[in-house]
Amino acid sequence: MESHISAQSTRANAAGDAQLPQVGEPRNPGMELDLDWALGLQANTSAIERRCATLPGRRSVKKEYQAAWLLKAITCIDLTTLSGDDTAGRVRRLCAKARQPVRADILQALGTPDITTGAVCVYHDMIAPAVAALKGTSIPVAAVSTGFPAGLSPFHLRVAEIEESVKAGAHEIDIVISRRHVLSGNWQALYDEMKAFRAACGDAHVKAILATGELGSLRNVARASMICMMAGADFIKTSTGKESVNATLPVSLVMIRAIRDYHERTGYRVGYKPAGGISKAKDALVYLSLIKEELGDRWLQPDLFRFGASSLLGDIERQLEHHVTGAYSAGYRHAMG
Ligand SMILES: O=C[C@H](O)COP(=O)(O)O
Repeated sequence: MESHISAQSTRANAAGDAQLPQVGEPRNPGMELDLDWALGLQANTSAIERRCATLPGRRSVKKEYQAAWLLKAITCIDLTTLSGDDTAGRVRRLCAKARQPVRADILQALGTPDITTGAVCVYHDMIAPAVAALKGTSIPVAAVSTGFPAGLSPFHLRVAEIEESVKAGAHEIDIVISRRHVLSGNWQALYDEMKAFRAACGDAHVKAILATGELGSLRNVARASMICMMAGADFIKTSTGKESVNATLPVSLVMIRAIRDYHERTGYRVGYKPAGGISKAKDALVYLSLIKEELGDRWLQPDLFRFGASSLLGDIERQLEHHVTGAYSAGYRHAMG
């Protein structure tokens, strides 16, 4: 079994100075491909949809409880910019936001002056400015990789891209899987690919983006989740944000339950990252309550849960400002980059 590498030691090694809180969670080492287990997974779509339909309608937490949950959500955001027109300047502004996600006086009033986002997530060419802008903090830099978002470039180039991004200082690598392996039932190829990506990451943690909106069925989502975990994924992530359907609650329930099964059978906790289209504070609260109910409080820490989001922070900031001052500010005052 692989030695227990904490999130802190991994990121500190890669960054030189990133120091995350010690959590002591052993890293998922993966296991042999167990096709009987993966192919035995089913997804009862109507039961899943019924369960999910009850979630947003419930009475939400209010007042200081809501503020506390929203602060928790901030610590779990991979604050993201993934645009063709990204510049070092935009990334520096985003990193400033990651370091101080909410106005200082609001954070003071809430008693959390030092809160930061969970990470900053960028394309490869933006790693260097992000690492420089986050120097001296414990905020990791995540890089999307392997021909993101389609993942259709030559395999050796996808592996090389990971290695380049780790060399450039990325602490976390968000890879995209080959959807065609899932759609054609080539599970061995999916496992081998994921295993190679994990090996290329070295000490950097790897998030496996399934692009669930392109996998055809919830059963495929369950199987792909399990196979990526068997191949050593540290996190499984729903989407690139570029598919026509990105994070949804039904897909989340399926992936979360695969994570639960994997933990029950292997003892390893794999993280979860819903991504794409999550832009409202109230939606973030629904996701957090789903995680709490299905996986428990341990998974509500940033080493096991992240939101992949480019605009969620702005809405959370507005809600927190309202909580403290009683007034809503205009959305344009919460630009991200
Ligand atoms: O991984 C993160 C996603 O690309 C962000 O998607 P979003 O811009 O819809 O929040």
